[in-house]
Amino acid sequence: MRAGLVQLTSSDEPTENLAAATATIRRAAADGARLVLTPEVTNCVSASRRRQNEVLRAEAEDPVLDGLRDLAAELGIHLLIGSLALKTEGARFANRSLLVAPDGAIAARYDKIHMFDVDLGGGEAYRESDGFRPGARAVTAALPGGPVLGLSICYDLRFAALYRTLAQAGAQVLTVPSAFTRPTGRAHWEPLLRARAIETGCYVLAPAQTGDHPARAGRSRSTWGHSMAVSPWGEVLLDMGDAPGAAVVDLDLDTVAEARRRIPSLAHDRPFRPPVSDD
Ligand SMILES: O=C(O)CNC(=O)[C@H](CS)NC(=O)CCC(=O)C(=O)O
Repeated sequence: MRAGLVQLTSSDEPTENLAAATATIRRAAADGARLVLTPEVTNCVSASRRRQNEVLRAEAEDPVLDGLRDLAAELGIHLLIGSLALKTEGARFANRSLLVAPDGAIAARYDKIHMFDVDLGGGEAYRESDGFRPGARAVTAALPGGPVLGLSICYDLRFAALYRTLAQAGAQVLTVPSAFTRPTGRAHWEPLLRARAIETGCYVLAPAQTGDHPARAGRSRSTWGHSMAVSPWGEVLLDMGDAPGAAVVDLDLDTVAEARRRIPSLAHDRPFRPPVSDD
């Protein structure tokens, strides 16, 4: 199966983000992709709560979701919308990954579990949990006649146990749509993606936001890009650099079986007691 990765520089205006995503998804589908993946917060990159409150919608009335569902149906593809920022019944938004089937139906949903609440130094700080309500459920989704996906988003990448759980529940392709910061992307992005692939014997598909994101309100943000596909043996199959665009990669599920046959570590967990300190 051919997968297509979409790399975007989303702004804080959902209408223009839908247009850019649509054009880029069309290019991936024209290159033969049957599964296309977009980055985290495809609909809106914003550092302004006021702006988010103005332009974001609930899942049932989000025009970006409606537009992308129609597009998946028109193209007859599976579309993993890396995430949409969506209003919920509560005060905080959901950071939600949605798998759209080739008939336009929503086949799976995953709400980001781990919130990016960090101080990077140099004045760069994030408090994702101020605006977003974390999810609490891991999600796999089987594509009919294709691989089983294990869903995650961005900062989840740092929590290896989630991916082990997904792989042991049957996932063969791990999805990591992201909007990584530049300093942490430079330092950690590729080794973390390769480690998750090696530990689980899964393909890793990581479509990312890239570049300097235009903002009508609040400060603008910059992201690392380098959307990546990694093989189950840990090889980088694709690195999209820092320009927006589409790229495709061919997935072969025999490669998953072969990696796990050579290194069956996914099946070698052993129980152990908590550490004791001997001092
Ligand atoms: O806030 C939004 O609009 C969408 N969410 C994000 O961009 C999130 C939270 S700020 N970014 C990350 O998780 C980056 C993780 C990262 O860079 C790392 O783990 O090093």
